[in-house]
Amino acid sequence: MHAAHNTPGTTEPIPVLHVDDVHKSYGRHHVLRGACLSLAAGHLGGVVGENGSGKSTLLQMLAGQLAPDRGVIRRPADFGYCPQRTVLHPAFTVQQHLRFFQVAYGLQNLDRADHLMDILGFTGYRHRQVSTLSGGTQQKLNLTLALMHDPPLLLLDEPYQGFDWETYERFWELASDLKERGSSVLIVSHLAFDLTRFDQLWHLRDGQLLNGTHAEGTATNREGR
Ligand SMILES: Nc1ncnc2c1ncn2[C@@H]1O[C@H](COP(=O)(O)OP(=O)(O)OP(=O)(O)O)[C@@H](O)[C@H]1O
Repeated sequence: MHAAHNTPGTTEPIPVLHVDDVHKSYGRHHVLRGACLSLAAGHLGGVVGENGSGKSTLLQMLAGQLAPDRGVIRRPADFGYCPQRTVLHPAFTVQQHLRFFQVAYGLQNLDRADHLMDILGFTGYRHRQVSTLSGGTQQKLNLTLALMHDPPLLLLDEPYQGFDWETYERFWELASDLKERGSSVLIVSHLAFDLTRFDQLWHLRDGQLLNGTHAEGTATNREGR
């Protein structure tokens, strides 16, 4: 369980994730132009935007994989990051991946990972090599590896891509469970439906994060792909 902290003398919770005036360019391509957001403890936040709007760039910066050109990013040292592309080794089994990450995270056991596998419905694949798994099952493992150390902040890039409907529903049950445990979750997606599930929502448009609840324009493609 993770506790929400308050600013001394106020009841305002300190945001778990704080982004202020972040800019990022690739050469002359100015992708982020002063992006700002604050995600509260125990909140489920969503960033939606069309293909190529800069969602993955933003998340890579939040995860510390990419440096912003300018601006401030504050987050806890301990967080989980589920990138859009899986970072799995095709020759190793599911169980071997869990063991590697258990050591890396310094976990006593795999109880939480087992629970997550159960919720996502892939315990039967424990001894299968990653190269033999479907894309959806690889994504379930990717997600489990990001969540198994129970961090206070989760950064998830298109976490439900490749999921069937039942798994998609289970994913949202899992997200509610994480909230109840006090974790904050930030999900980026180009899919602009189910927006009412989020406590906080931003639209990434023209390099800026706009507060909002409307999904107009998110299904189109900036790059003509
Ligand atoms: N390493 C890079 N070098 C140059 N340009 C890049 C690089 N990474 C991303 N871009 C460009 O930056 C823009 C934002 O890309 P990004 O992947 O962050 O968008 P996205 O919103 O996550 O897209 P999608 O929904 O398709 O995953 C795109 O125009 C992309 O082509």
